[in-house]
Amino acid sequence: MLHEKLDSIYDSVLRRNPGEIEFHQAVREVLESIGPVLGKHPEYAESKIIERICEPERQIIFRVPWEDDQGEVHINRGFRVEFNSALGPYKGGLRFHPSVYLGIVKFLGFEQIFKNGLTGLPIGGGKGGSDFDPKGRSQREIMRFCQSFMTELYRHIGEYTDVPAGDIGVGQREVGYLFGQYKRITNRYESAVITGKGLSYGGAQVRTEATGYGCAFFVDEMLKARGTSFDGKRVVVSGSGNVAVYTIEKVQQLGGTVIACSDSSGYVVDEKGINLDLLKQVKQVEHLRMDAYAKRHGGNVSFVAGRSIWELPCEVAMPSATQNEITGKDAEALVRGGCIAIGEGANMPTTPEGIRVFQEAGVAFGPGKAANAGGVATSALEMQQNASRDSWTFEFSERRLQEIMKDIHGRCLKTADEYGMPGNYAAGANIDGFKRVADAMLSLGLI
Ligand SMILES: NC(=O)C1=CN([C@@H]2O[C@H](COP(=O)(O)OP(=O)(O)OC[C@H]3O[C@@H](n4cnc5c(N)ncnc54)[C@H](O)[C@@H]3O)[C@@H](O)[C@H]2O)C=CC1
Ligand SMILES: O=C(O)CCC(=O)C(=O)O
Repeated sequence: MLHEKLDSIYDSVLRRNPGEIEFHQAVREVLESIGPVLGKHPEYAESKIIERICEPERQIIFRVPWEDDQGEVHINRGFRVEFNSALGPYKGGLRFHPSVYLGIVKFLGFEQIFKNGLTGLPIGGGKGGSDFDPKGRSQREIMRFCQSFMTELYRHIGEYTDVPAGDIGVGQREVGYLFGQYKRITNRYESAVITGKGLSYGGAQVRTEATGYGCAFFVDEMLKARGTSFDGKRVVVSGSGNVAVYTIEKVQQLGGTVIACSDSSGYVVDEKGINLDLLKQVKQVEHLRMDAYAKRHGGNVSFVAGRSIWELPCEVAMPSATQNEITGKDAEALVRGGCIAIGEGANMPTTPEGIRVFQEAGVAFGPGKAANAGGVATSALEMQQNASRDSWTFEFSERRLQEIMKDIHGRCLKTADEYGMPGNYAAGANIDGFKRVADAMLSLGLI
């Protein structure tokens, strides 16, 4: 009966959101976990909480016209999906990437609801972005694009309404341009309207590092729960953007050896451990492709194009690039290569087949909703600091982050146990995040 109900909700999501395959995948993953909750809490089904959670509160789609350096006009599409505000103002990043369409923004926004619930902080779920491709664009073109994007977005956001941040293609530079335009249009220095800001204009210590550091802390907890640690472990991290770089940094500090990382052109293998200074120079300063790391290194480092980084044997894998980057076959290769733990720094980087392979093999699987929640949690801390006109030290902020990740880890395990799925972090994260939102929605009446 329960399964029939969930199947019928899923069928309705498919019908109402045709072609949005990433959104369908994200919904299915959550629905598959929450059956046991409905058994214990019939009030959720009676009030149609799940049907309501699957329907965004508001979806905004807008035109973003801008001019390139040659004076040619371009038109992109902007999105903001304000998914659920039961726990607090909508909160979630903006992604600028040519693949962005409504289905991607909705999958990200949907995941964000439960992730934000899991942090225990007062933030609802939302996400946005544009199909704008920042690759190869000049600084001034990126500034003009951000200004045009905010010229529409500003009317939908606010400290108490909706608080964007970064994601793929949106880092501190873009957040600066977006905040600058918001301030100019509204004539308000409303610091907490966006997070991920630079330290000189309301940003918070550790926000830049938070997603990667948090993911490393989460995996550290999973390893400890199995009686081991990062010490001496071979680790593979995909990507080389914000999340990947700070994952590598913290894993190295915790004693692991990150032997490979990647971008969309290929991966580098550096058996002695990725040289972080060189990686930051190549990726963050000069914005070069991954082969530049191998060319500059001078040591025994190889660059491999057109192959999956997951073919490399390792004990810990931390996908930190994009969705669906670990297929069922990749997962089988990782298990064969001796992988014992996965920490998802990216959002939904493992396909459903991949998750099944990991779980059947007894690999500790830390889902993105839990493992990468340190980024948004530290954004909520940035909002706290903005509200109190305060700024905390790096050490204090990092300690808060570590406590939050430890707490999320503990709650995932406890909830999974409580619902008869011991060690299943994915089920624990989905159920705990869902219950927090569902309980708030019940209390707030028919919203
Ligand atoms: N920035 C944040 O605070 C948070 C980000 N995330 C997720 O982490 C992931 C990475 O985001 P950021 O590091 O912020 O973005 P970013 O734009 O800084 O970096 C993205 C990285 O992924 C690589 N990449 C993209 N497509 C790839 C492919 N097909 N194969 C290999 N590499 C590929 C890019 O080359 C780049 O290195 C995304 O899934 C994002 O949603 C999750 C939580 C918070
Ligand atoms: O810091 C934020 O508000 C957004 C983080 C984010 O987009 C994510 O958790 O995927």
